[in-house]
This record gives sequence, structure tokens and C-alpha cells, in this order.
Amino acid sequence: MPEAGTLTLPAPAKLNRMLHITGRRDDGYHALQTLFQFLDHGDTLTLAPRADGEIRLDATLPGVTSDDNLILRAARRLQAITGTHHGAHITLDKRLPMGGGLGGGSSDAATTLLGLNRLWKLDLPLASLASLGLELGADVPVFVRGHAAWGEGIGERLTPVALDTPWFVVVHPGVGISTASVFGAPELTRDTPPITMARALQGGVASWRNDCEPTVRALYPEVASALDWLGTRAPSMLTGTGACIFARLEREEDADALLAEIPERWQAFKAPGRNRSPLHDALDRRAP
Ligand SMILES: C[C@@](CO)(OP(=O)(O)O)[C@H](O)COP(=O)(O)OP(=O)(O)OC[C@H]1O[C@@H](n2ccc(N)nc2=O)[C@H](O)[C@@H]1O
Ligand SMILES: Nc1ncnc2c1ncn2[C@@H]1O[C@H](COP(=O)(O)OP(=O)(O)O)[C@@H](O)[C@H]1O
Repeated sequence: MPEAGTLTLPAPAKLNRMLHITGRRDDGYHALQTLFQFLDHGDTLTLAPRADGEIRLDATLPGVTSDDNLILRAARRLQAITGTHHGAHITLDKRLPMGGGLGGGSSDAATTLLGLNRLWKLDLPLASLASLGLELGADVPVFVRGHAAWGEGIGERLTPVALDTPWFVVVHPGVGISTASVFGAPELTRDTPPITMARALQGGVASWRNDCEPTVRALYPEVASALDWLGTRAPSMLTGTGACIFARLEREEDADALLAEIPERWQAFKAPGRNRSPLHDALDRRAP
């Protein structure tokens, strides 16, 4: 039995159903236009109260010290800005590949912010948690808001949208890609003319593409061969700066059939798309 007051919450993955790079800001960050959608698949966090004000994290991630872990950074920031005397013991069940373009670290941070807001009875509004989250990473606000969204700026200017919700097969081609390395590549397309959200939505899935894809293909041949392989089975794309790619399928049976065919050297999973984050569904099910 979990301890009274303990919260077990999902930290879902995101997909970028399309991603355009429309420019570069003075601080070096890239201006994006993107459609974010959630998957019903991700990490799980367990948050238990601690009376002594300490924050402890049980999570060993390769290459990430506890102090760098976005979960601990999110918890400490929330403690600092609210001055709360509460503490927490946080456990992470990590399922999402790191640096996969699925936003796992950002989602963990958002689940920490919303979960501790609930556990510590802070009652901070989503807008405050989203701006706090943005300090931790460009992808955190969409996970805090919890709606599929048209994202602009560096992904923090969000307009909720309802996208099609097919099944996806997500393939990890086994290479790690750092977001900074893709955004730093000289050959990256950075001048896609901005479009309106209405045009992106009207164009529909056949018109959606990811501007990072040509650069990632060139730098990471294994991602290129996974995209070529998957693309012969179903419409497929890169998410974020990779390394994960995803195929879109109408039915779960189609996803199962495709999964059965994936070459053993690549990891893969299936999940349905969601326009509302499974995190927000879980919090609603546990009314305060
Ligand atoms: C590209 C996207 C699209 O959803 O996804 P991922 O592939 O990382 O999941 C995100 O915008 C990524 O967001 P996130 O992963 O939070 O990025 P951050 O940690 O804030 O940034 C890492 C580094 O990438 C570069 N960066 C990031 C975002 C951006 N719009 N322009 C950039 O130039 C910066 O050099 C930054 O220091
Ligand atoms: N809790 C966490 N989970 C995953 N990555 C984390 C976490 N905390 C910090 N990181 C760092 O953030 C980087 C980006 O992680 P992630 O969000 O999984 O990938 P992406 O931004 O490509 O979607 C990781 O490579 C890792 O160095």
C-alpha cells in the first residue's frame, strides 16, 4: 500500500507532429512553429511527502547527476519561490529514452511541478507553473498546460488545438542526439517562412514536416536508415531533434503488425495520440 498522501503520476511523451524553424533569436535560441501532441506512454513519478523539508530523488540516469536532474531542479525551484517548508521523496520509473525528442526530461519536470503543487497544497495557477517550467526547458510549458498545442516562440507561446488521434509506432534508432548539436549545425534550415496556425491545420498531416530532419539524416545515418525503413510501411517523421521517429497508423492492429516487423537493433513501442495530457487526466481522477 502506498503511504497516505503519496501521488503516482504519469509523465507522458510528446510528439512534434510538424516542426518549422522560422528564425534565430539574438540569444541563439531558434524560433519555431510546431504542433505538439501527447502520447499515452511515458515515465511514472511517485511523490511522497517528507516532513523534514528535504527533497530526495531515487533515479539513476546515465550521464545526469542528481543535481542536474530536471525533477530535482523543478522541485527545488518550486520550494524556493513558494518558501514552503514541505519536502518530498520522489521516485522515477524511466521508460522514455533520453535525448529522444520525446520530451521525457521536460515531462518529468512538469509532472514534478504539478504533482508537488498538489501534494504541498500550493494552489499555484498553471500559468505560474508554466513560466517556472520555461526556465528549466523550452518544452516544459506544453506539458504543464496539458493540451495538444500550436507552439510558437521557442515553443512557449501555446494555442490549444485538437489534432487527429491515431496510433503511433515510435522507433528509437539507438543513437543519442543532443538538441544543442542539431540547433548548432550550420546546414540547418532556419528560414522557413512563418505560416498561420489555420494554414498548418488545414494542410493536414500530408503537409507536415520537420525542418530538423534533413540535418539529422545527414549527421546520423542510423536515423536516416530507420526513417527510410519505416517510411516504406507508413507515413513517418522525426520528432523534435530526434533521435526518435514515428509512424502514424489508423488502428491498433496496424500498429501491432508494424511493431512485429521492426528490426531487432531498434527499440520500439506503440501508443495512441492524446490531445489532453494523461497527467491532467490522472490529476482530475484524484480530486484534491
Ligand atoms: C526541439 C524541441 C521541439 O519540441 O524538442 P526536443 O527534440 O529537444 O525534444 C524543443 O524545442 C527543445 O526543447 P528542450 O529540449 O526543452 O530544449 P532546451 O533544453 O531548452 O535547449 C537545449 C539547447 O538547444 C538549443 N535550442 C533549443 C530550443 C530552441 N528553440 N532553440 C535552440 O537553439 C539551445 O542551444 C539550447 O541550449
Ligand atoms: N529526468 C530527466 N529525464 C531525462 N533527461 C533528463 C532528466 N533530467 C535531466 N535530463 C537531461 O535532459 C536531456 C534531454 O532529455 P529528454 O527530455 O529526455 O530529451 P529530448 O529533449 O530530446 O526530448 C537528457 O539528455 C539529460 O541530459
